[in-house]
Amino acid sequence: MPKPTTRSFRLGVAGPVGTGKSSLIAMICRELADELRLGVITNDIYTDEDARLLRSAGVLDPERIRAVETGACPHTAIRDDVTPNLIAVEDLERDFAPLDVVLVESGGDNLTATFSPALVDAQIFVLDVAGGGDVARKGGPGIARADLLVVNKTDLAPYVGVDVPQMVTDAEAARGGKPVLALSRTDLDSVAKLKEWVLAMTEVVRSGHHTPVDPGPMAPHSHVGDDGVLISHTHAH
Ligand SMILES: Nc1nc2c(ncn2[C@@H]2O[C@H](COP(=O)(O)OP(=O)(O)OP(=O)(O)O)[C@@H](O)[C@H]2O)c(=O)[nH]1
Repeated sequence: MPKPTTRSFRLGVAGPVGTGKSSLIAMICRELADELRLGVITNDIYTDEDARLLRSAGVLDPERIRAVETGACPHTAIRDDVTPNLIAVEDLERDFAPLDVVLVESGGDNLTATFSPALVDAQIFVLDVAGGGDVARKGGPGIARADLLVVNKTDLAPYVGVDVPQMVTDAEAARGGKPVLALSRTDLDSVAKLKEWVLAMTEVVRSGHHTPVDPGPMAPHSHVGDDGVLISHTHAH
């Protein structure tokens, strides 16, 4: 008989390329694997690179880490057609039932890419100081409305001339009171705060007192596909 499936808390992690999404997921797994039953879905355009990186980090049973190869812009798979991701999440939930949290990592995209609330219950948007102190002021749906905004790699701030408190203040101003966390893997207090946030959010979602919020649609844009044909995303997805 098939095992009964319990729905997990599905937590998305999005943000521009290289801001530290995989590292943050590895950190969450390392900190919480003893307390929560976890699974991970990664999204890459052409490879399963992020999944392999996380498996080799040894933070979770490798079978609990699965990759979705999107074959298109990352936001397509987390906003427009979430079916492959939903199937991957549901497969994990069935194979390892019961899971408490499934983390879904978006492929690195731009400032406007966010998850559909049909795929995740809550989402973390990750910026890093290396992208420049003014990024937080640029706004966009992820910065303004993700459930948690992380300003990552604060240990690098002195080398890139970024004033972290100012960057956090700018981010807070853009977010109307939603939380902002200055994070670095070398700052254990900040790692503890991330852990606390995930635990608290897990409780809120479990208690049924959380309504997933859509941070907002992608901005209209165009790009050239593999076959050289121009692809336009002109409507609100
Ligand atoms: N100095 C510093 N480097 C970090 C920190 N967190 C992550 N990194 C580094 O940042 C680089 C990118 O990290 P990833 O976790 O691969 O970033 P990502 O956002 O998953 O990247 P994509 O999937 O390619 O978009 C790696 O070299 C990490 O080691 C941090 O707290 N401090």
